[in-house]
Amino acid sequence: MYLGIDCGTQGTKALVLDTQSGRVLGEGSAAHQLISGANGRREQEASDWLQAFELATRAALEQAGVPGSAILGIGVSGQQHGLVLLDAQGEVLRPAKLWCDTESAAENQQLLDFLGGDSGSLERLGVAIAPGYTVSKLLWTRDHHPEVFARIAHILLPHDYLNYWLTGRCCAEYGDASGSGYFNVRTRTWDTELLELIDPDGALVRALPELIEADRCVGSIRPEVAERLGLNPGALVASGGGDNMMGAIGTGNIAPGAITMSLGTSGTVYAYADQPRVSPHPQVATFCSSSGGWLPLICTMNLTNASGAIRELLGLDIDAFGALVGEAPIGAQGVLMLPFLNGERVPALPLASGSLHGLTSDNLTRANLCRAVVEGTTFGLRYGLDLLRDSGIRSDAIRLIGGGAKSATWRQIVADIMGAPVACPQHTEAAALGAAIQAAWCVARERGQAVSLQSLCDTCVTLDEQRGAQPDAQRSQAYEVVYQRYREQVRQLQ
Ligand SMILES: Nc1ncnc2c1ncn2[C@@H]1O[C@H](COP(=O)(O)OP(=O)(O)O)[C@@H](O)[C@H]1O
Ligand SMILES: O=C(CO)[C@@H](O)[C@H](O)COP(=O)(O)O
Repeated sequence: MYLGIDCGTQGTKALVLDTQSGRVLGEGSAAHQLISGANGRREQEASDWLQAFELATRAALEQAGVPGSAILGIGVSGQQHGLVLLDAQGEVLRPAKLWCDTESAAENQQLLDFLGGDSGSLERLGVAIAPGYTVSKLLWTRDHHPEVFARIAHILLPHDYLNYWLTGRCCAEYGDASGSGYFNVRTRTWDTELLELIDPDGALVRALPELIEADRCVGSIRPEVAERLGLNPGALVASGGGDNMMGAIGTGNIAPGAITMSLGTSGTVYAYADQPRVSPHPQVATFCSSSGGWLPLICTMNLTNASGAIRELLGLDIDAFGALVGEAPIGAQGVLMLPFLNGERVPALPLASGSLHGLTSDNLTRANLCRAVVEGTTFGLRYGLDLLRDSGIRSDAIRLIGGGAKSATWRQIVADIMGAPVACPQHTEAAALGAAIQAAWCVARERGQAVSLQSLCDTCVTLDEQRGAQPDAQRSQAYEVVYQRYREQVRQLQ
């Protein structure tokens, strides 16, 4: 049995996977608190993740009805780009700034100017650094919290930190590291010179974790943590990875051919590539995968956070919200929402705010507002998919995951707006599943057993025929008109 953990933005999800049968035996989850402040601050206490890790793990074990002693390996998936700073004693120095924090947008621009803009950044790193990537958070810490900056001994990403807590070892793997903004995706090495620009004394470079391959284990679980979580003290901890990298594994997207789309707090679309073919579009991030290759990806910063905001505003539960989305017609009778509540990465509008267009006294209804937020967020994903298609991603087979994929109405809207068939894996918590699968792969490697990641995915990733959606030509055509209206509004903001 293997334990997969996904430390997402809104919460931690855990699952217990039996890799012999490919069945998920139990799942658990626990919510995180978000610290929001002026200027786009979005932070979380790392201790909150540990608490959620424990609650979600215990719930998953209980549902699975298996003892923690049966867990042979643990894989950890984490929200990308967050910055966790530790002092020399391994204590967390301040709350982690998250991927959706835009407080360091000015620092990102300073770094981008140094790199020679998007094209210079693409040439040097293979990605165009965006607000939210880790690197600008370091510059921000230097300029706003020099006392914290002076004590930095370890720079970790969220999943690296959880691996450190589990094992006592600081290390990183290529997938998550490639989203830091101080990593070269072509050579798969840290860009230490960029860090020396921020800190000429070299302390940041010394604080970098060692890089390990995706199929390696970080180490064994520490006895005190095994006891706290009720797990096998002999369990090994896998390299893990960023949540999108783990979502790729959990949807079997480990060879060219498929597209994964995630409807989480963020919206992401990505496809595996066996070469780092860097797209000329700066909004396409050619990250590394956590399976040995690359993962060209687009990310929108406003997805279920935006649908959740409208839902809460109207005082609706998830089912009532879904029913209202289904009640309104395509195009929400003219109501168009640009859902950029938190600035936006794709389309690249870091300073944008959200807006509603086309309101009249006839169409201002709860159903139209619900429909407009789902359509508006999905148009952002279509905008990103167009960029990926334009970068040479040819596949049309979409595997849909994340919280929003639980909604049948949203699945159909995705199929119609993308003009592509949508398949849902049995487990929409694909990042946690991918983490458990990767754990089985790493443990097998550690023991010298010849088990391929592909064979594990073949056994453990199954599609749910009942939850697929086919595009309908007429509906797709109707959406195309609304999508062009969305693009026009975006153009006006650029
Ligand atoms: N049936 C549904 N319809 C729409 N949204 C849903 C549904 N089920 C869950 N969600 C939304 O999914 C979100 C959580 O998605 P998840 O992928 O777990 O996010 P993250 O990994 O970023 O924490 C929540 O905001 C929740 O409101
Ligand atoms: O920033 C990105 C990808 O570049 C986000 O996708 C984060 O990785 C957060 O993921 P979720 O919490 O939405 O799953």
